[in-house]
Amino acid sequence: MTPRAGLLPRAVLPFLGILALALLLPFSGNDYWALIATRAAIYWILIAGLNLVVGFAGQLAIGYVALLTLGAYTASVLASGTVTPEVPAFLALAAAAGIGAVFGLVVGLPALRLRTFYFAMTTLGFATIVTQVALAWQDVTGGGIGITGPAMPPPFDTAWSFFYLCLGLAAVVTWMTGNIARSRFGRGLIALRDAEVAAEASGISKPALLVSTFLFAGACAGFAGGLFAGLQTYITPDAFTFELSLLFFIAVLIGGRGSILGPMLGTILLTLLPEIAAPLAAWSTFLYAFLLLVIVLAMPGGIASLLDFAGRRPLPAHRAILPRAAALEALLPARPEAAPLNLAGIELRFGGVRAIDGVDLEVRPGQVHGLIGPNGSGKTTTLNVICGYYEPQQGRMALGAAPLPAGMPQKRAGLGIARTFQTPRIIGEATVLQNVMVGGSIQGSSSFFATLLALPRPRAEEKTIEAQARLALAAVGLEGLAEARADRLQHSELRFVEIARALMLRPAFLLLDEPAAGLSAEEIRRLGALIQAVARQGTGVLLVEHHADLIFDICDHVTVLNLGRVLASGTPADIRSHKEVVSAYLGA
Ligand SMILES: Nc1ncnc2c1ncn2[C@@H]1O[C@H](COP(=O)(O)OP(=O)(O)OP(=O)(O)O)[C@@H](O)[C@H]1O
Repeated sequence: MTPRAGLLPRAVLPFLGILALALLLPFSGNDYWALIATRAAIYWILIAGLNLVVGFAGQLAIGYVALLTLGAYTASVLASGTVTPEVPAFLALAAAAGIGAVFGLVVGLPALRLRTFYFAMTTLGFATIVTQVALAWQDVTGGGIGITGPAMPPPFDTAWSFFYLCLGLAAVVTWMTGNIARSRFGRGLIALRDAEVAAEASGISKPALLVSTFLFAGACAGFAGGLFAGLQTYITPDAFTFELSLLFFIAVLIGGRGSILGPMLGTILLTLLPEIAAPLAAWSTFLYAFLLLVIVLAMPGGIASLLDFAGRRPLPAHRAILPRAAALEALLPARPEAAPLNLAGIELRFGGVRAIDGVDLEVRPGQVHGLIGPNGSGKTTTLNVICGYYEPQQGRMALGAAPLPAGMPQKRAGLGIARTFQTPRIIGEATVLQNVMVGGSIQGSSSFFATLLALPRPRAEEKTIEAQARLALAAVGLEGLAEARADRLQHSELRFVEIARALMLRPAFLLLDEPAAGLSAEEIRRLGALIQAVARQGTGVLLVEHHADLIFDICDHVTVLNLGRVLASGTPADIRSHKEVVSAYLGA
């Protein structure tokens, strides 16, 4: 399943089907089902938020039961009136969501620094602390004896009416996460998960995006906690087990990353399984572990990939990349003469290795500037310095008269500097169109909150970004593959997808790192024409390449690096006849 789930009415049908089945449940006449179905709806409210953290952002948040616990105790304590004056149940639920959001952020913040397992351990540690506090803080929580959950006011005070309430709230949360999933925020999250440097180069700010996501997921979890306490009617710390936390986490994994329908089905499955097969209830931890193993080994894409019929459709066998100049001109309106990009005396050492040793370079708008040299001569490092990934120890960079500060790669997109990578950095599980739309992230200015609610502005922004992405795909000659999963494309096609993504910035400067590597002769010819067409629109192109023919055919200026130093700089004709260049790089 690709993250575009929910975009088409067809993708909404399964959700409507599940909703219709759920609405019919009361006709079963079995009140026990009210309990199970309500539990599933409450779990889903938590898991829908967690899905953005785990399934979209790829953060291993295992201990989300902590936020359920916090929400449950907040709502119960406020509604019971033992510590404060008695608070109405719905207000208590809102407070639970607020506490959930705050602690969702607190427990999420380490993810900005810690990687994978260390972050997972932090969330688990937090879960243990919360349970211990609930046990020890007897005056407020009732300790091991517990506390009554919030009683729902009429008409939500019967089992089935409470179920309808939870179902309605679950539907709202599903809609909200769907809005995020198919927005620049959802694409940003999966880009951070699968192609972090490309996300940064597209101007996506990891801290800002993760903070919003943690706040939302925490609010969902806290709110679910309040409802959970209402369902249990009485809560003790024993109700919030590690097993429950595992259920939440595994429901997302079983469901499949970057999907909403999959984790929803995973939640229903994991809630129902122990009930349907009662003897299994005692084995639930074993069952979860077993399911996890099956997923990891047999179907890493989860339920969503099983249901992704469109993603398995064969792609046309004989297809060609045919860039279209007209689409490029529509995407990149010719820009008036802009300022050049200057590097002066740049030095960068990695320990004892002088990767760049006093490099001067000027990339002019509207020109193709080739950067060539033997392996290890410092070409990619130079690109990385321009893009802010490395901070040079010496030297100055400037965009016209304005200094270009070192570092801060996510700010480069805003300055009109776009790039591609030596190895394409692509989100394999997303469609080609989604990948290209990642490049348009900074064009959207509406907030996470406005996007959650699908307000008109974010919807209009999405339409614009999509239209431009289709134009960018037409410009590079891949519009026919817009809906294909990116991991099904050939290597050469991925190179053009990266260029389309970079063009989404309508860049003043486009830095290409070996774009011709792995391309056929015909594809290299088309690539050359495309690069020249981009430059004609006023963009300055810095082209790192080993294909000498391409460099000499299309460049206006060439700089040759050797051992981190500029060996020669001039027109292609100057370079071809430069003795040292010929002996150090080009060969006789
Ligand atoms: N992160 C790093 N840590 C240590 N050394 C590095 C790092 N990145 C690059 N280098 C070293 O810096 C030098 C320049 O590397 P760079 O990748 O810029 O060369 P290049 O000209 O792009 O080579 P190629 O054509 O093989 O891509 C090499 O000696 C490389 O080993």
